[in-house]
Amino acid sequence: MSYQFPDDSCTLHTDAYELSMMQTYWKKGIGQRRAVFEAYFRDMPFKNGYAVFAGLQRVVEYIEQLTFSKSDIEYLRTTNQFDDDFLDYLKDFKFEGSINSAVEGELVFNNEPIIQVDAPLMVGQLIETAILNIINYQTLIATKAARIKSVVGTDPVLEFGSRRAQEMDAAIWGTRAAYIGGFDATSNVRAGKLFNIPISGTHAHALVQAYMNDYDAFMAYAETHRDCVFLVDTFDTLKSGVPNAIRVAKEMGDKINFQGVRIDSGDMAYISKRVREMLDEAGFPDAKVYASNDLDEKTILNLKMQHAKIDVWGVGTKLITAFDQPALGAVYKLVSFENDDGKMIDTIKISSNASKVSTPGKKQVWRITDTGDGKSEGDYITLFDEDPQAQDSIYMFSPDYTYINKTVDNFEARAVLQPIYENGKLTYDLPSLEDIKKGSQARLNLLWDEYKRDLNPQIYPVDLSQNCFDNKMEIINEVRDYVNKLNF
Ligand SMILES: Nc1ncnc2c1ncn2[C@@H]1O[C@H](COP(=O)(O)OP(=O)(O)OP(=O)(O)O)[C@@H](O)[C@H]1O
Ligand SMILES: O=P(O)(O)OC[C@H]1O[C@H](OP(=O)(O)OP(=O)(O)O)[C@H](O)[C@@H]1O
Ligand SMILES: O=C(O)c1cccnc1
Repeated sequence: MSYQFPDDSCTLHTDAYELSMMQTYWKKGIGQRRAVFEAYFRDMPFKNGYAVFAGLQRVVEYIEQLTFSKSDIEYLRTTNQFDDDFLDYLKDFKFEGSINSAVEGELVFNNEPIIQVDAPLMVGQLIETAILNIINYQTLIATKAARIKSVVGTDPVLEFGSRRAQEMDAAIWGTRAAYIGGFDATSNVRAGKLFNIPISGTHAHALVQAYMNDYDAFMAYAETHRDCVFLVDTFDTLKSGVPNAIRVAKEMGDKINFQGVRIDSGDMAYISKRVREMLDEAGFPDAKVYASNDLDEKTILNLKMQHAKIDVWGVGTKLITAFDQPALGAVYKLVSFENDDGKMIDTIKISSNASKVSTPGKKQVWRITDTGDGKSEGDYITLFDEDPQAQDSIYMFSPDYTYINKTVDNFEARAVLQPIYENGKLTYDLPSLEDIKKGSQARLNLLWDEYKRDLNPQIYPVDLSQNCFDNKMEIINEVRDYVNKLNF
């Protein structure tokens, strides 16, 4: 409802506590100190072997508009939670600092930084909510889409989810994420316009209901369109829908481009086989069978196992809502902060659950590829100034199970976190969506199949360098000493 506030911005798209902390930092004089925050998720979404990163374009769009408008500040004043001097400061606020990030379409894994903000404390704090909001959703949908694409193989798969998405933004950005993850087209016309995603679609039951019979409906559609896919299940797929689709296709001949029929209910394995036979017998071997109805990777795989004769898959609800796992759960943690003397001190968040203990320090993620077979050996997390490329071999070990280790000799190390903003300036050229999609596919080709299967994949190694591991242990011990000395 930005019409209520013509100068509305997304800067207040943040949790109130971020602004409350900002005020504290500003008033206590630590707001301009350098702070490094990193975002990561703890568990692989859908128990998949990899996740497909998406959301960076929207993060950039958000950062580019990051100023407090007049109405933003006036609103904050009405809350009575902020002092006038702080609100005056916000009038001149702008993004300062640097952001390194995985690029869209990159494969990312749990417990490794996927976005890193190195900025004044106040700035890094303010943008937490929006960054997590964007990447949590888009990465989840891109990953779900990749799972679905992995079972459809080379068959076209269409995104049909807008009507069931969690509101309009989710439909638009979810569609884009699905395209990155491997979908071929969308039914959402605005997503087509905004992102140049191919649009595609058939027609709904309403058309047939309006005519109250399949023949008249298909004929009306055929007379007003060239490319025709008829929805054949409104009354009776095999007795009425398909025979009438064939009749119209024959009667209209070259006047239309009869592309096929869509089925949307019933036993899709059985029905698709009968539909295929009917189309073939009628002389339409190239007509395709489209299918939709609550599909996801499990149902599609099962239908393929049953040798269903389905050529094109329409997937909505279960993709766009990430039905079986509605949240990625990425978090954003302070990993390093400038002390009174201007020195960076690495910070930690301790938990009794070992997997929830954050890894201190500004880090880089390296994708280690074997130069022999060209396949990814795993990811290697180092402190930011380490350079594994300068080493002859690297010792990789699991931080949780240190007895799982290996030494890699012939390798290439590619930095996963790329510079996006440097000292407040956008330095990254946002690639085209087509390039993002192709890049994602190319990266998937470097992954062993064992990490790509959709059920119980092998766990991809995400290891810490010795320096990074030792730094973490040292800081855990320091915190333990500090807590033990407390006398409450
Ligand atoms: N052969 C099949 N094997 C496995 N799953 C199937 C098969 N055929 C259809 N399905 C799936 O089973 C579910 C059946 O849905 P549902 O019980 O709503 O039946 P329906 O035919 O869609 O009914 P309605 O007429 O109300 O739409 C859908 O998710 C569909 O994708
Ligand atoms: O099942 P999904 O994966 O979410 O795919 C989208 C669904 O949306 C449409 O149904 P809907 O009942 O909304 O409209 P209709 O009147 O055309 O059947 C379509 O026929 C699909 O069943
Ligand atoms: O074009 C279609 O067939 C379509 C579009 C949206 C939802 N369900 C189906």
